[in-house]
Amino acid sequence: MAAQASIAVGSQVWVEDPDEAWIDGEVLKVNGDTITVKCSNEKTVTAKASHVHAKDPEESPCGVDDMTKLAYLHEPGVLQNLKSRYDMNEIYTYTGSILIAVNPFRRLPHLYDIQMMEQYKGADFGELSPHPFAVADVAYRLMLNEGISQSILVSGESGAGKTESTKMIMRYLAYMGGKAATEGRTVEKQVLQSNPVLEAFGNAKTVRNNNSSRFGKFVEIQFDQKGRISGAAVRTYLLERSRVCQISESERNYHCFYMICAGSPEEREKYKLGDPSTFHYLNQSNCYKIDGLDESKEYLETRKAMDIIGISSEEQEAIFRIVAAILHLGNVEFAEGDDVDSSKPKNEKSMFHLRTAAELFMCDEKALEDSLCKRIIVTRDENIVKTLDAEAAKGSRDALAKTVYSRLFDWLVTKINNSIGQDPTSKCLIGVLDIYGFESFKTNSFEQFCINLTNEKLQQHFNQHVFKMEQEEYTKEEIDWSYIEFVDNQDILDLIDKKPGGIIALLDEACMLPRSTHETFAQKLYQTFKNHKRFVKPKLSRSDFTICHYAGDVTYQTELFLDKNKDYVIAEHQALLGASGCSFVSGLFPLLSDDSSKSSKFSSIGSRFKQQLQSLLETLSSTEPHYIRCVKPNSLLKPAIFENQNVLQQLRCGGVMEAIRISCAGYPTRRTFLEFIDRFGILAPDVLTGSSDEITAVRRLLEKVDLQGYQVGKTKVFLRSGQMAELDARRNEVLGRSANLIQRKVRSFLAKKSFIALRRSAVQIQTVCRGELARRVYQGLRREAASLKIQTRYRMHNARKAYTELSASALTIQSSLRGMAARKEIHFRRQTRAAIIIQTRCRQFLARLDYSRTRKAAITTQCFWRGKVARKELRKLKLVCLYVT
Ligand SMILES: Nc1ncnc2c1ncn2[C@@H]1O[C@H](COP(=O)(O)OP(=O)(O)OP(=O)(O)O)[C@@H](O)[C@H]1O
Repeated sequence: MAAQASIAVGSQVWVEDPDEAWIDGEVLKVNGDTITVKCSNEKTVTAKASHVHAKDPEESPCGVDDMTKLAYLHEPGVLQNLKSRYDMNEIYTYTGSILIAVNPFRRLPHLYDIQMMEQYKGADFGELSPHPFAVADVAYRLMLNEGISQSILVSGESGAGKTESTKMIMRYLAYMGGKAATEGRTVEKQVLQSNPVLEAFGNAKTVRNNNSSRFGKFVEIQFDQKGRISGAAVRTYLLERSRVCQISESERNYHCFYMICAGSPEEREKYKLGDPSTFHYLNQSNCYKIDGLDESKEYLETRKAMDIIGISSEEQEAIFRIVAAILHLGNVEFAEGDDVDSSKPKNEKSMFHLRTAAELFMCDEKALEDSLCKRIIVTRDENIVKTLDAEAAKGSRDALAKTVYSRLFDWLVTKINNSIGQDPTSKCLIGVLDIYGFESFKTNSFEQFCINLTNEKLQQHFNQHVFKMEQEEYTKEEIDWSYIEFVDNQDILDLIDKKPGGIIALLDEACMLPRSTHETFAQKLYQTFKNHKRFVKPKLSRSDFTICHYAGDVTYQTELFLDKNKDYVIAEHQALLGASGCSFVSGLFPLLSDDSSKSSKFSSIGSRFKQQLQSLLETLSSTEPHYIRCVKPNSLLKPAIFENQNVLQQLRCGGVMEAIRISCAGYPTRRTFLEFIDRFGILAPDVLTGSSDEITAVRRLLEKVDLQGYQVGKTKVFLRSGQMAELDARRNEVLGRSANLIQRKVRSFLAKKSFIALRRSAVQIQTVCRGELARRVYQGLRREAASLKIQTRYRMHNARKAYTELSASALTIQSSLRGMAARKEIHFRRQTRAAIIIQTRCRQFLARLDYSRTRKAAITTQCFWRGKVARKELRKLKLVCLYVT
């Protein structure tokens, strides 16, 4: 598969990774058989060359819609392609004619509407995007045009989307083959409505899927010559009976039990039902509700679907009465009886449920109790009654519940088939198989053993088909294919179902021997298959065994193998319900003739299942198969999460990798001549010139590049695994060299061109810049001037305003000053006048004072002078007197 020849330092590769399965990276070193890779997660890994695959340098980020178009067809390529497409909500991809469907876990209604069906109607396969409608359409056309019956095999693990795909295919076929519906109940409607009925009774919530089908289903749709649906038949396989009595945490019992508990109050009253949590068969897990599921609505839908199918209201009444009776039966508990090793209903509550169960089954209450607590051993002389202890009575109760439920389920299937009806004149049919995928859990029991046997059988059928298709392609192209190795899993099938001597045959033998236990059975297996290369005895176990299946090793625990393989109805149960007053119930347990009842005392589920499978494969072999492989992208059941390891495991189990391996063993890469020349003509362009036709050109080209082991067909070149990568490596070299040259030339041309352009631009820019600058300066100045003008105006305005204000203030001041001055003047004048008056008065006073002083002085002076004069006169007179004297 690998393309190691082309892996060189620097090339892009895929390398194994413990978390991501495969991770891409660049080769750092090649050292003989080991390659060192720098991964995209920054880790450096050294791996063996066989664990490294070349990565397509031209890989499209959107992926390709058909894996066979991948240039490098290997595991990482396939995985990456699916992932890229899933990321873009492209959930369907082809691998040749196989459709791979990755569960989107989100509703994509636009993908499945009527317009979509119209588009796919008659479209060539591969012309439109991959789709289940395309597969259904090609099957329908082949059936119509070639007259060959077709089958569509849908497989995948639980929750991968098988049932959804099957329903889409059935819808498409009903659309194509539907009659103009004048009446309410057409065949195609009945075919479609069988789904909700079977889902109500055969589906349950598991940890892996909220609506898990607990049975396999093959629906045969018959068509008349005009391609109209004329009949249909449903075959079911291996209903999981144990679920009726036993459920694990987070899981639920079959949907119908919860539906009836959500029925109308009258119905609940009639069947004495309450909350699901009050019933032992439902309350072993805490899970009662499923998000987004309305039980009462589902119940009405189921009833409606039953009407369409043609189940009468009396039959419907009886069906749900039985469902309710099983719930009551489960609530009957047992205590030790009065005798040794005997039992009886534990208390009044158990008696109530026993009574109600008997009423609903319409059988005798005491007879029901006896059938649970006693056994009748028939001897030649007499019938001996043997009591059962409480534990055995509980087992008997559960056995009865399981038997009734599985008979009811079988009745529904038969009724559906009878109502829809078979068309004996139909020449062609399309079968749709919705079957459980390969299972490998921690604990694997008889169910996993049968499921894995189915998958081995289908895998062989698939391998043969893929191999046949390969052969057909090679034959058509007239190339030699004889050396393609084909790995057959016949040895595993022989180990399991060979008669005599296979595991199932040994199991049947063990079931018939009275003293057998699972341990003696396991010992027998160890002894018989000690040299079988597909059988392994695990080292530390005394009763487990491992089978090396095509999809991986599975270790089975044999503890319950014997019990689960025994398929018989306890005679007491048969007698009890066969005598029911309700014809529906007694009809589920028809009386068997003495002979057949003896021979049917033990019938092996394993052998019956093997026969069913055989008949299924015979049917499939007479049809042209089409495959849909459903893939569950993550275990969280959430959209947009793609877990590489998980998906890869499913691709391996689903045989996709095997199909690719078969393809790789031959010539996995095919290219039409034109495509080949288009891609690789560059390696020898000279040989192409002058070649008259494509085939000669291709031959000359291949000779020139000196490739060994290829084949040239009529229209295509067939390359061995890795040769495409080898040619690509050479092509990359040539392209690299050419690219260098072109780059050089282009760069210098571009540099010159860009220089001139730059110069021209610079000048232009300068001119523009200058003009622009000038404009800007001018504009700046204008703006400045304008701003100055505005400023001036503003200032003037302000000045004027200030002036006005100032002058107003000045005037005010002036007037107030003047007033004040006037007032002051008046005051002054008044004061002056007062002063003058004062002065005048003062002067008058002073004058008076002066006058008086002066008068005084004058008087004084006068007095003095008058005295002096007088004295002088006196002296003169005295002198005169003396003279005289
Ligand atoms: N094409 C789809 N589009 C949207 N949802 C899908 C599609 N296919 C599957 N699913 C979702 O996945 C769930 C599981 O799908 P489905 O019941 O078909 O699985 P399955 O393979 O039949 O499982 P099981 O084997 O347990 O019955 C569906 O209930 C639905 O929610």
